[in-house]
Amino acid sequence: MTATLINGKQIATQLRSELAEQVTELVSKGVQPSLAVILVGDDPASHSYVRGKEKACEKAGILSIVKRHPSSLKEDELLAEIDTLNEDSSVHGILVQMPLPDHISENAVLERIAVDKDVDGFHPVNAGRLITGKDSFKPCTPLGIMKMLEFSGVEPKGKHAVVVGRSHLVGKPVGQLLLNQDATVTYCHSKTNDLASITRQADILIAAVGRVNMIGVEHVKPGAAVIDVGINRLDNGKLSGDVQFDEVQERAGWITPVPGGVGPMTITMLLYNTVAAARGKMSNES
Ligand SMILES: Nc1nc(=O)c2c([nH]1)NC[C@@H]1CN(c3ccc(C(=O)N[C@@H](CCC(=O)O)C(=O)O)cc3)C=[N+]21
Repeated sequence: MTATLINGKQIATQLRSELAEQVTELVSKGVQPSLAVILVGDDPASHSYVRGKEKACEKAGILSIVKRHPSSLKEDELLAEIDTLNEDSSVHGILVQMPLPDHISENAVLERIAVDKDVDGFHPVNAGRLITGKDSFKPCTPLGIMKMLEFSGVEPKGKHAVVVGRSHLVGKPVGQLLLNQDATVTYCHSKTNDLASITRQADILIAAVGRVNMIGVEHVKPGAAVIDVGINRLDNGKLSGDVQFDEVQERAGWITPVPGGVGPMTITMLLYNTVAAARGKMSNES
């Protein structure tokens, strides 16, 4: 068996053109959707991701304002900038690119962003609202994964979803979104005993570890949907996921590539959340 490829780039292109239409409509009503991105330091990967976000905004007609700062920026200066953006009614979404330099507390920064401008969905109030089933901004990578499953016709209801990785930004929230859609969810992590015996039970397997080739064919049930969230930069400059793609695609039912899978969907859901914020909402449905 060879898996069906879930082409994130293609799904992203389709969703982005729908979002561009919504932006045009908002602009005609006098609302110019806008996203402020704050980038601290000179990590090349972060600069490259932020350029990707900038370009995607531009293409969709969303105004993006990028504030770049040296890594010497002080925490209180960053917090003051967030305060200014919080108060600026022309700014609908605020994103502070992670990771931040060690002298700045990521939690303090995330908690400072206005809950209704938190298009990353990282604010603890949005995380709490997600868990308690209230309207909230949902983190972009988890939301992008759910859209990929939806586009591929993989219904979570009643399925066993296994999430490998328990980060606040991806693993935990994607498990919550799957649970909200009636999947049975198991979380695995670095301390899990006999990982393969658990992942082999997964109808939907989410690999969000950040380790190259972590998930091999021995971890996969025949016919499973395998979603690779890993973005690992190899020494040769190429990007690699957490999944051994060539081997696993022979056994899986569906599989996402890296690059061209979850990454483009993450950026698309950032645009989605920004458009929702511009409409004064936390999601774009209805
Ligand atoms: N506040 C915050 N929000 C984030 O959403 C956030 C962040 N910080 N810090 C870093 C991670 C990483 N991330 C990616 C988004 C898109 C691609 C992406 O589009 N990747 C392309 C390839 C890009 C390339 O080749 O470099 C792909 O997978 O096809 C990758 C990584 C968002 N992040």
